[in-house]
Amino acid sequence: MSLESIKYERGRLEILDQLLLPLQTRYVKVQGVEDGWKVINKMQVRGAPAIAIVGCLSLAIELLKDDCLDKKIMRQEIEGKLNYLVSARPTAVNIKLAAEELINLANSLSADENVTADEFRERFIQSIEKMLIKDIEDNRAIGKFGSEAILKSLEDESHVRVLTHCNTGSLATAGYGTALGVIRSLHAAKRLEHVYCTETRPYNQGARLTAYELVHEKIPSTLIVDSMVSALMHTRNISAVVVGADRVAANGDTANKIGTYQIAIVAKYHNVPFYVAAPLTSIDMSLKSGDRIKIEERPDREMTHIGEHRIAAPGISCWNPSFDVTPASLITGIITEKGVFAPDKLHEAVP
Ligand SMILES: CSC[C@H]1O[C@H](OP(=O)(O)O)[C@H](O)[C@@H]1O
Repeated sequence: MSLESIKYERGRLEILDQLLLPLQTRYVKVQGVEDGWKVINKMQVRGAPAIAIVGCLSLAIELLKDDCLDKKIMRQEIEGKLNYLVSARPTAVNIKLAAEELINLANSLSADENVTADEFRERFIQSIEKMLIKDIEDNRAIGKFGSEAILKSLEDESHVRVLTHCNTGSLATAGYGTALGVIRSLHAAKRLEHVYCTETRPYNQGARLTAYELVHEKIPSTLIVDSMVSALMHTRNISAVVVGADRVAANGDTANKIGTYQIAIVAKYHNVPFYVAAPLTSIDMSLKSGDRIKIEERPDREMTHIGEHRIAAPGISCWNPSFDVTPASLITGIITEKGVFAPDKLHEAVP
């Protein structure tokens, strides 16, 4: 059983093929940006932070093999390859923000006459490698702030019952996770009574990935079908919901896995606090609200088949948006590595 979604050392990158989990553990070599684009687009690796990290590491792998000595050509090629990687999946913002930062770095290294081509390459690759460490640090901070916020809002409860959706753990990040990081922190503090995870049709990130992580760490948990959320809140006294994010707009509207929006509506009806856990790299302050977030639509086959087995009638048309947008009005707080913010206070979090 492996929870290491990304294996990296200088010159070597492998990703855990999440399409095969939980039954098979197989790592796929990523030898450049073409491979990086493919493993992201096919969802062999997925999760907003992991997409950004794997995409950028695939560029680092390619750059290491490049012996170009012309910094202007290097800069131009870097920009083109980063824009190509961003196109692999449109909704998560992390890779777009990482690409913008790296293009700015390439521009300044290229313009600095005191920097040689080799120094340019080395500093650029180091900058990408730091993403791995920073992501895990951010996730542990998210876990701390999120668990404190949930426990604080429920002072009369010694142990909490939490619902989560999709997969936001070590398989969606460089490690520890965002929403699942909050759940790990609650468990580590011995304050988690139980976590419920939705199966998250049609890719089944919950049944195949979150359940895999929870079982691996012996965290008390139960898998539910997506359509059970209302019945669960009606009968199981859920303390809080905590989910991840692919793109949070400046007003707090949040794009996340399809099904998140209806969970937020049910939580509102049952007065259950609804939290979004996301690093600042998931926040897009350039978008005023969520209605401008591009929602990726995935192939029909992800709905009509489970593996090779067809489960839907041949000929039926399908609509398969991979995400939906939860309005800020349904969100209690956004848990970041800088602390927990009300949706209308996000500007205080983003530098
Ligand atoms: C910390 S992962 C954030 C986010 O990414 C997942 O989407 P996908 O599995 O399609 O990449 C899901 O929306 C998670 O909440």
